[in-house]
Amino acid sequence: MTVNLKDKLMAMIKTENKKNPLTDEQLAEKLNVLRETVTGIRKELNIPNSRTRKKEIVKAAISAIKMSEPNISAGSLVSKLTERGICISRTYISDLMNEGKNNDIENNTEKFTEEKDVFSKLIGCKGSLLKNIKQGQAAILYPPFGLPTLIVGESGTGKTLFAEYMYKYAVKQKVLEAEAPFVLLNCADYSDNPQLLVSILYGYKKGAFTGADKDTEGLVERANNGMLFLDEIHRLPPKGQEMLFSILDRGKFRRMGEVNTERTAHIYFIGATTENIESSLLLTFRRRIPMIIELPSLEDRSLHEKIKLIHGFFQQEANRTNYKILVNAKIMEAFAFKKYTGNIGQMKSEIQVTCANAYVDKINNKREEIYIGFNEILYQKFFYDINIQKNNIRFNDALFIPNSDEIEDSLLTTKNQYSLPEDIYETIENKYYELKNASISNEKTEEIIWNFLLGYFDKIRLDSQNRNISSLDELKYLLDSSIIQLLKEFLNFVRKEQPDKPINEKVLIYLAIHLEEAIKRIKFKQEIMNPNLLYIKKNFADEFKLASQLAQRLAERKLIEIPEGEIGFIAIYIHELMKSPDRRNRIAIITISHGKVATEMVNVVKKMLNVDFPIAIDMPLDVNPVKIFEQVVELAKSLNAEEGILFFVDMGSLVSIGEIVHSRTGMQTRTIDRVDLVSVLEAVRKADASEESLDNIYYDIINSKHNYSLVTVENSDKEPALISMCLTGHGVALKIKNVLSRYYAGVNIFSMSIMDDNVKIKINNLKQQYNILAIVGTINPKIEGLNFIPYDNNFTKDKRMFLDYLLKKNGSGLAHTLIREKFVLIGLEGATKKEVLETMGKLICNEGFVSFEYINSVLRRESMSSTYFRNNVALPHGMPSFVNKSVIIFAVLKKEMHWDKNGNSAQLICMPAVKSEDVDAINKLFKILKQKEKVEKLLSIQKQAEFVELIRKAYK
Ligand SMILES: Nc1ncnc2c1ncn2[C@@H]1O[C@H](COP(=O)(O)OP(=O)(O)OP(=O)(O)O)[C@@H](O)[C@H]1O
Repeated sequence: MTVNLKDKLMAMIKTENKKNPLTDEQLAEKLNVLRETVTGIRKELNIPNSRTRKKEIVKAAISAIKMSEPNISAGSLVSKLTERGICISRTYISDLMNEGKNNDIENNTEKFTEEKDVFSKLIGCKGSLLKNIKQGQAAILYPPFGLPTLIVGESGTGKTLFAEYMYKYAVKQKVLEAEAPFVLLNCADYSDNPQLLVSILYGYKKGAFTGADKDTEGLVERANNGMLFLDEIHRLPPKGQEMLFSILDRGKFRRMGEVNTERTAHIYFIGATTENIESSLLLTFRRRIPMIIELPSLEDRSLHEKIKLIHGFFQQEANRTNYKILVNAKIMEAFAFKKYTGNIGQMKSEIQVTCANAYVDKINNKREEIYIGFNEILYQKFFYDINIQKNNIRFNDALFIPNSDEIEDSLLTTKNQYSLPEDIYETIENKYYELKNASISNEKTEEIIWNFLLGYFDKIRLDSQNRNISSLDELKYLLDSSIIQLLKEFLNFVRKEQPDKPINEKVLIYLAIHLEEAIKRIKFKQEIMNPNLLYIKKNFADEFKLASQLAQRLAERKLIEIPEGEIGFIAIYIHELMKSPDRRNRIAIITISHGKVATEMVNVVKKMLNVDFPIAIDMPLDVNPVKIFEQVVELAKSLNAEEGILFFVDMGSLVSIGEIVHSRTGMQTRTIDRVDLVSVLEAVRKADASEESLDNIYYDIINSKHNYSLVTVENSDKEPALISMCLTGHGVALKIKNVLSRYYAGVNIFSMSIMDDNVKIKINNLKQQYNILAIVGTINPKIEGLNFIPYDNNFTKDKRMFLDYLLKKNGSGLAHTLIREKFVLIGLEGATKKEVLETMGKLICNEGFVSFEYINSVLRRESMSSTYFRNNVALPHGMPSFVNKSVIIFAVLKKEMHWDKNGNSAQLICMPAVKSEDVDAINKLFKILKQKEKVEKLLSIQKQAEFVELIRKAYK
């Protein structure tokens, strides 16, 4: 073959009519050579055949026509093409459209969209994987069996997934049949037995080696007319690599041990390796693999892609669990900046583990959605190597809804009600300019922003109660450690300076987050606007001084200058830090009355008690109460009264205000009618002292107002009891007894008849033995010194609260309900800690004190860290939310038991299953367990009654 011939051929093709290219036959004729010679030269020069060359121009023409007529039929298309001088048959068009192999057809056809769809599911398809995808497509489309391909990339970069997508693409392109096999073999699985690997891959003849007892087909045969994917191909021994040559070159191979038979296999071949191919594969083998696809490591992918991957994986989990998943913004950020040596694979599995942990928490806490907050990741070691880079991206909490497609970028900036209030600067700026635009005076603007700021801190307070993060250390993987260190030092400094001040340390967590944001802002030279600076400097002078000291240290460490406005913000955090964690505005008090009585009364109260929180609403006599109701509902919504609102009203329809507000806002409310100054004073004083709950205040007030004939409850160590009463002592009294025992399991309840001549004597007798808290009944026997609670058809929640209150006041009575002989297990034997805990848990569960989940929550708690107390005592416990009624179960083990990894052994196991509101009651128990001699005594007791007696004494 002369060079001349090649040149001639190229020149002919260059000048041919592009709409009707020359076939090999025509070229051969013109050149006076054999057709095969033309085909050979063409292939050598990498020139496609005439059909393919023509296709380019046909495709371009179809594409142009389809732009204006997307739904054009094949027939009309032929006519239009003929008009353009392209003469082709209808069959050619259909072939073209159906032809998978050469289908890199026009960009605008539906087919193209479909093609793209296969790879478009891969995150990064338009970014870091774009080139790889093009390579992958080219490798598949290359006739007749694609180009052997090697995918190279670190572990977890998505090599297997990419190979699977190439397979899907091949099927979509009809290069492979729909049912074509996809055979995967990970060569690393047989790395210690290369001979086995080769025989699995190529099959073997009976007797080929010891143990080869029958002719066996290999994976290569199974992959015939499909795809063979060899992962970790560098583990394939040289012999195995050589055998692959023959398949790749000629489609021929032999099973191990075969000599005469040569078999045929048509396969699309893809290999993958994490290794450097130069050193790990035979040169001869490398040469036969023309397509090398190098997948980028996760580190080399853009932040945007990383975030999309994170979103995608959380979305997958939401779909899988069918629950909403809410992820805290800082966690999103941490996931994005964490270093993943195992690339995408590691990222995916860490997201799965995080979701699995949070799922357990969701079940335990009966949450509606899976919440991924700081606590979730604290269990995991993987956040230890987070490297939070300084960046300008704002992450927000993200919510993933099962089976929703919305995992697009929008989530990056999605806000929802759970967002941490950390965009304070922007909000203040926005508010400021809005107010300025509305020509609001400076003074009013400052006031509005000040109120906003107060609300912001209320949210922080509320948030710090709900979230379980309790110390700065828990943030160390998420925030700059030098800020955390600085705040710790600052805390010590404040403690030393003001030893008597209570400190709400949780505020530091928010201050830390805030400072991180502030530093970012200062570094990016964004303004920090604080319209209340003057006010803060004047009214929070001490805090401002402390803030300046903190800011100075921060400035030194970060080499930045902290503006005064920022010091102003820090000052409010410090103010919040030093505020007693119990705040008076947890209970709001609102007085509503006709005329101006409410305002007058509240003014007196404010002056007398030097407080500013009771709110007065005066109701003009001619105003429709509905209007007032609306106003009050709005007002209630704007308050941050976590424990509820106590309403004082004067009369009439206002009495139902509490119920209306409750039903519209879900807030707890109580309403006291016939408002009087003394009651309001009393309530405000109690709320201000922050000691009492809403109900305690309410019942104390109604007690003094004699709504019920409430008398003081004796604090005796007698067992508490209730009396149910009706006319006959049967019918209704028994019903009352049933109802009461449902609510107050463990309290003694006696039914009595008012007609019984001896009723008073009987009650007096009972009083000798029991602490009678109240008589609940249809008729008041009017017995001096005894509370009476009227019982009507439904025993309302109000009345139950009243009883709860009585029971609670009866402190020592609690000892009787909490500590019971039947829950003292002396001489318990258990092979393992788990067995002991389950025995104890099941006992109280069977009696209805706790739900079954409680036992699991005990085990889960135990697995987190040891509950060993001291003096051979362990205090295992579970979630209060699974407790129906508070109780403490004790076990004195026959032999002390190894309890934890720290080498502690326990013999007295005390499992308090108490509702949150009864937690105080177990403090007394701790006092006993702290005393070594008391514990020794308890361990030596043989009788349950004695054991109970000793503990109950502590409650006296
Ligand atoms: N671009 C991507 N989009 C979505 N998920 C991906 C992407 N790349 C990888 N993954 C997911 O990451 C995980 C790891 O991918 P894969 O197993 O394919 O990696 P690999 O490189 O084959 O890993 P190894 O070398 O460890 O075998 C898989 O669960 C895969 O679904």
